Amino acid sequence: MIVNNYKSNFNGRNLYIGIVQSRFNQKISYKLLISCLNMLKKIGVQEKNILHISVPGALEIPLTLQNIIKLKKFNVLIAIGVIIRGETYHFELITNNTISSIMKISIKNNIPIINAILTTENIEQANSRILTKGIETAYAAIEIANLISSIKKLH
Ligand SMILES: Nc1c(NC[C@H](O)[C@H](O)[C@H](O)CO)[nH]c(=O)[nH]c1=O
Ligand SMILES: CC(=O)[C@@H](O)COP(=O)(O)O
Repeated sequence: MIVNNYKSNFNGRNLYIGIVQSRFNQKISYKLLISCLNMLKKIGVQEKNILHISVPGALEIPLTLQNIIKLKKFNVLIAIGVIIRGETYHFELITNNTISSIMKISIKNNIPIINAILTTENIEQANSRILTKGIETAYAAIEIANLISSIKKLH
């Protein structure tokens, strides 16, 4: 028997969402943003409740997120980017540092941050993941924002 089972809530109507998007590999990253925004709208998020900021590259995402958190206005943040492997170790440096910094900021500030940063071997792999990633990101954002709000109310 399962008691006090929390059911996932995918209603985005009253949520405030901050999005930080890296402009690197801009065409793909922009399509990813649009895919995510379309789904957020479909699941009830109001446009006026979304803040979108773009930054030059993935490495600029963590600090920007941290500063948005200080506004104390958002239920959930989303990081959007596209990192595509080149010839050197640079790919690993950008990917590992960006993702691990985002996770640390999320835990430290007790706010969910959804990772929609594609890390792929080539442009084809990135292109084929845009639609799914955008949709998954929107659903994950709403579900976790509602879940964390509900848990906080139990404190
Ligand atoms: N190569 C990619 C980058 N590189 C740029 C860095 O993220 C950063 O903007 C620069 O080093 C200045 O600090 N960024 C991506 O988002 N994707 C890449 O594939
Ligand atoms: C993220 C990368 O790997 C990249 O854009 C850098 O390319 P390279 O390693 O060929 O300098």
